[in-house]
Amino acid sequence: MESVLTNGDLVPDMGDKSVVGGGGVEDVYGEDSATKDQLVTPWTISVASGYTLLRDPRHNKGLAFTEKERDAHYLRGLLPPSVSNQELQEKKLMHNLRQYDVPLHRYMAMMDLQERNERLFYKLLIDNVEELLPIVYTPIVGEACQKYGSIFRRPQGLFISLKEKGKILEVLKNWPEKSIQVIVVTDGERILGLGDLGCQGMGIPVGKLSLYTALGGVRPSACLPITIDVGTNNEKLLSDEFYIGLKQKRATGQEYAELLHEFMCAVKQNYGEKILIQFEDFANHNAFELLAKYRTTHLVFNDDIQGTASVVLAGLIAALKLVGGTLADHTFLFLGAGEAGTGIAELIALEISKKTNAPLEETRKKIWLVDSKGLVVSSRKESLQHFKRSWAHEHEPVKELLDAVKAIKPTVLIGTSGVGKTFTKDVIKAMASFNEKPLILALSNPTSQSECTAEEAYTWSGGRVIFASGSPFDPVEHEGKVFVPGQANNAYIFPGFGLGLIMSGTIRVHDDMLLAASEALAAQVTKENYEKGLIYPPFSNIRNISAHIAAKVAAKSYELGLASRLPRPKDLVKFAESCMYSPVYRNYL
Ligand SMILES: O=C([O-])CC(=O)C(=O)O
Ligand SMILES: [Mg+2]
Repeated sequence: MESVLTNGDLVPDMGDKSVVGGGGVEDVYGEDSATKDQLVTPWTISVASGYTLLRDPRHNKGLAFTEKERDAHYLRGLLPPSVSNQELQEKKLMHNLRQYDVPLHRYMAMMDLQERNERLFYKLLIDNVEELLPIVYTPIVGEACQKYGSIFRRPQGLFISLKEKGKILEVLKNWPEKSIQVIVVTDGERILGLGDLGCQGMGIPVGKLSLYTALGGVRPSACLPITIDVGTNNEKLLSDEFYIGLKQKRATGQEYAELLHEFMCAVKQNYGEKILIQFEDFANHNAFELLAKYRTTHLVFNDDIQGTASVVLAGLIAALKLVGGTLADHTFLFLGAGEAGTGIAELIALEISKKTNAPLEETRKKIWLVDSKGLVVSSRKESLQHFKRSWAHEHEPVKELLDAVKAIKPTVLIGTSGVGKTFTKDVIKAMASFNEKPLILALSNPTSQSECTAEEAYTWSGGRVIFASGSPFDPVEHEGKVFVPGQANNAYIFPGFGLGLIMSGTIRVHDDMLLAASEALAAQVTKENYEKGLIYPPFSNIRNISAHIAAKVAAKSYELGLASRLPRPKDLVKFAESCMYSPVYRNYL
């Protein structure tokens, strides 16, 4: 039997080899299901010549093509005589990368590598995750988005603008890969804490999806980054001659809703019920609405609301080992009442409610939010956006964060406002004055928007703070002691969470899956991590962590009857591992 490739060429049907590990992640070429030593040769049929093979990032191996492969695939003379291997290539590239002093140049070098040799890109990223994460992801990806127009070389992902209205299904069909499993989509209106970057927000879906593969093991060919361009309100971009997006003010209201609706319908029509759509860096008003509107009809996940909530809840559960008590014993104060703030607050309230059987309305009362107008209190209720209303508790109005800290006396202070340098010395000193071990999370990204630095947190609290931040900080020495700050970033959650949904064929996201992911992540914090004051495990072990998160998420999905891949695999951790993409080169003979 033969199956037809979309370009019309024929390849042998890979039969049950096209199903990885007995089930998880499909690959029509059978390539990812083959082990390192198995032979796979789709391109001898689908790729015209050796020259094209060298320019196909999915299959190119550069100098690592063996003598035999060079003969078999018309590569003689197209490469210099030396034959390398992946390890040596990796060593050379890491050496080269480290020569660049400017982090953005490292980012550009990594993007070039991804365009040239995809497996080598992922090999580097997986083997050097702690060093390279800040380059391909927060914080440098933020700078890359700001300068996207000028560093732009080859387009990545799909751009869907107002010009494509009425044609979105056709646009999706232009993408070369057909069996997509996860889409990360942004409209660029709130890129990290950097504001409206319009079409240049594309760096975010691209970066997030490279983590889906590197950290969560989802095949690169199953990942599709999308930017929806409805214009931008960023005057600087509108007057920039190099701006790559639509030069018009953002469409809003019905025009916006119609384009998004066409997109959501086209995606489901083209890829089916089980396609995962991750919303990323939408502005508050659209983020909440889109999630509420589509969560009952699509497999959608908002990383900024739900992913951030899950990672923070994991850190809080872990932190209880250091600060004592249960979550219900703590008092939480947020600076920032947007997607992250209210998302985290809601998940904490839900977890406490599940653990204590108290109603949500009660458990919410230990959680307070401060927005740009001060403490969210009941007297402000009428003028509050709807997503803030459940947090408007009885209290007299308080304008400043410092006064709110003094009035509420929180044990946990969480920054999610996207505004940097707001946890001042006075704020942190106040936290340290009534808490033996204040728990402070400065979550805004990138580093420039962080509420305080790690050094400030440790110094101003006299070394007593338990601290984590959204963007990474180096270890800090304070009075002879070295403190290692944790990184409370949703990158811990979404890759494993997504893998869990995909491998179980889940059709809807349920909040209980977020709780399961939090508990799975918290369970990965080791004794040694705690001894260093860490409430998150290091990223170096992330693929293993992702497999555990995926297993717990899938288990919850089966329990809730939302998983369509039957029968349920017995050992879900092993199953998750068997589904994960490996970047090791294949033999091409
Ligand atoms: O991208 C990150 O580092 C975390 C995130 O989702 C955001 O800040 O919007
Ligand atoms: Mg985000």
